[in-house]
Amino acid sequence: MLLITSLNSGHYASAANTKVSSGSFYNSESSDQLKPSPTPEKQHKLPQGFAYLDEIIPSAQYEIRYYSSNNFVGQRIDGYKAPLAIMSKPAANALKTVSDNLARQGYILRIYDTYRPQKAVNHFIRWSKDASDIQMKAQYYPALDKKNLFKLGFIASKSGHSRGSTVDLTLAYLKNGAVVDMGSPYDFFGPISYYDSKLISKSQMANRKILKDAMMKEGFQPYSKEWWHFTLKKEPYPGKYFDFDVE
Ligand SMILES: C[C@@H](N)C(=O)N[C@H](C)C(=O)O
Ligand SMILES: [Zn+2]
Repeated sequence: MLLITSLNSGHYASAANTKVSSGSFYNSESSDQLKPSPTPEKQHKLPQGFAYLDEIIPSAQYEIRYYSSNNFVGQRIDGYKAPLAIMSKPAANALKTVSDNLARQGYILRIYDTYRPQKAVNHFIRWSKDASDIQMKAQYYPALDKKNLFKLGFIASKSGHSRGSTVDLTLAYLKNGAVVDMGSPYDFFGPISYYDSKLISKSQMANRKILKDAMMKEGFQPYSKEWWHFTLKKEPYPGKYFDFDVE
């Protein structure tokens, strides 16, 4: 049996019966409750060219928001059958180098979303058209009308995430696992989340720069409207929008 060990943790992947290293998983059902959770079971039905990110970056924290109800919709999103992070192998490998480089500066990665099936994007589109559902407005888009979130650039109807080489992430401190202050929370839709926002402090700006510099060094393109969103420039599937489930 192949053994790949990790300093962090190790779990048996049921389908392959192979011990693989894996990251720290967190369940976030609300913004003030973050509970450690066991490594999710994997179906191992990934298309060729894709990988489970926790097996490549076991040091990262995985808090997959669209599997939980702690997201701007307020419920689990279609296509997220497990709280897993899946990426194209080139993107996952580039992100591993980012992670190794940041570890030398005292940081680990917290991953919120990676590959996103088109059916999940379709769920966002459906949700945006239902004006009566404003369950998560106060927390995620207090000053905006949800029907405008697509045209304002905060959500895409054809998303880089569905091409498999885009990631939403932040930094956490290696010493205690706490998230770094970026000036606005993940998926907070408003100008304060623009990378260059003047609404944040110097230290929050410096933190955004640490993340952006580390990502750009390994070939990721930042997104001016969301400090957390990056796409591998040399993505392997530039015109392809996948729809397989996260499982
Ligand atoms: C919804 C947010 N996390 C995000 O990823 N936005 C970009 C624009 C996208 O949907 O691709
Ligand atoms: Zn994103």
